[in-house]
Parts: sequence; structure tokens; C-alpha cells
Amino acid sequence: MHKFPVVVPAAGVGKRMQADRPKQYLHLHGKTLLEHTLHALHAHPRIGQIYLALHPQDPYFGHLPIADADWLTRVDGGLERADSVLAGLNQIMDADWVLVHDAARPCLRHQDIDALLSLADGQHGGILACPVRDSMKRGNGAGLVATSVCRDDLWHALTPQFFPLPALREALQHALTEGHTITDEASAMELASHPVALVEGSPDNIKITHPQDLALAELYLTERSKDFL
Ligand SMILES: Nc1ccn([C@@H]2O[C@H](COP(=O)(O)OP(=O)(O)OP(=O)(O)O)[C@@H](O)[C@H]2O)c(=O)n1
Ligand SMILES: C[C@](O)(CO)[C@H](O)COP(=O)(O)O
Repeated sequence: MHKFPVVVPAAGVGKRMQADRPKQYLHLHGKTLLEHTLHALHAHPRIGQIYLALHPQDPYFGHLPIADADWLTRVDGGLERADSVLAGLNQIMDADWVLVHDAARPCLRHQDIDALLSLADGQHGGILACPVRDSMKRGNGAGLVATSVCRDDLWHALTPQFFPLPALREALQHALTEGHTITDEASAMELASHPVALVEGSPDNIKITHPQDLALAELYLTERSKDFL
């Protein structure tokens, strides 16, 4: 069965988590968030080599049981998430398509990976995404609503994001060279005028960003572990 490579950006410092270590090394159910994410990916039958972008001075990863796994390739991450992703992409030689998935999203479901990988039957890549549920407001910078944002066809972009490797590598390199702020791979692909498919994903595929996200991730991972009983 054909397997796809994945780049996992995991070189962040987790400022918003306000923890004593980068959030990917916080523990839930006896494992680090990073291990949960990597195991969720590696356990999927169509996921191949994982290119893990780590901070060059990361003092934690080497102590993990998976540090020497042959299905992991370690690369040095960069200043921003996009730099870390590009560093991973530049290590992949023999692939037509690639996924990119945040280390900070440990609650990924295999059904969502399946849905996203179906894009490989076509020409264009895409992203897991969730429709916005709440009314959306844009502030005026002074604590007041400036305007309501129409929420029709408005989505939260999630990860993994899945694109043809050559096109993504070129689009991301070009966007960074031009000085664009790139917060996800789709942003670079959009700038390069590539179509980006929206694949509806599970809303529990949350990005662990703030302290209160940990309790939610604990709940989701507990529920997930029951699924495998
Ligand atoms: N220079 C960076 C910055 C972020 N990331 C990774 O990109 C993912 C999503 O980024 P985010 O949630 O913003 O993580 P942090 O940058 O660590 O968080 P913060 O912005 O709060 O510092 C995370 O897995 C993070 O480790 C990365 O590989 N390289
Ligand atoms: C890639 C991403 O998770 C899609 O929503 C998001 O853009 C990452 O943002 P962050 O600020 O780097 O966490």
C-alpha cells in the first residue's frame, strides 16, 4: 500500500501555554503530546516516514522512547512554523504528495486522515477544516465590535494539510522569500493560486494552545482510548 510522508512541525516554544517546557512535551496519559501525535500518525496504514522538525537545541526529544525510531527523521526547525515546515519538506526526496500536521494536535482521528488522503486521487490538495459555529466579530482594537463577519462558508483550518510536494515546496519557499506571513500551508498554496479543497474534519482535532486546552485534550484522548478497548 502506498504510504505518504508527513512533516510534523514541533520546534515551537509554546509561549501561550505558559508552561515550564514547550507544550509538545507536556504529559497526558503518561505520554507527551508529541508522542500522542506521532503515534496517531504512525499507526495509520497509509502514513510513511515522519519528518520531525525540532528546535536545534531541543533538550527533551532525545529522552523519549521513540527518539531512535526508524520511521522518524529529525530535522532542525526554524524561527517560525513555516520555516520549520519548509525544512522538513526539503528533506523529502521521493514523494509526490506530503502531509503537514501540527505536533500540537494530538487528537487526530484516522477517519479524518482517510478523508484527506482521498484527495490524492485528484490533482489538487486540501486541508481538514471545521465550519465555524459561532457568530463572528471583528474588533476595532479598542474592545468594541467593529463589524460582524459573515459566517457563511467560513471555516477553521485544521491540520493535516495535504498537497503535492513539489508545488507546496515551491509555493512555501516563494511566499517566505517574498516576506509573506504564512500561518498554514494552504496560505502559501492560495498565494500561488492553487485550488485548496476543504475537507470537513472532526472538531475534537484541537490545537493545544492555551492551558485550558489540556483538559479538553485529556477528555478527548480518554474517550479515544475507550474506542480501542
Ligand atoms: N518556529 C516554530 C513555531 C511553531 N512550530 C510548531 O508549529 C505547531 C503550531 O504552532 P503553535 O501552536 O503556534 O505552537 P508554538 O509556536 O509553540 O506556540 P506559541 O505561538 O504559543 O509559542 C506546533 O506544533 C509548534 O511546535 C514549529 O515547528 N516551529
Ligand atoms: C496550521 C494551523 O494549525 C491551522 O489552523 C495554525 O495556523 C497554526 O497556527 P499557530 O499560531 O502556528 O499555532
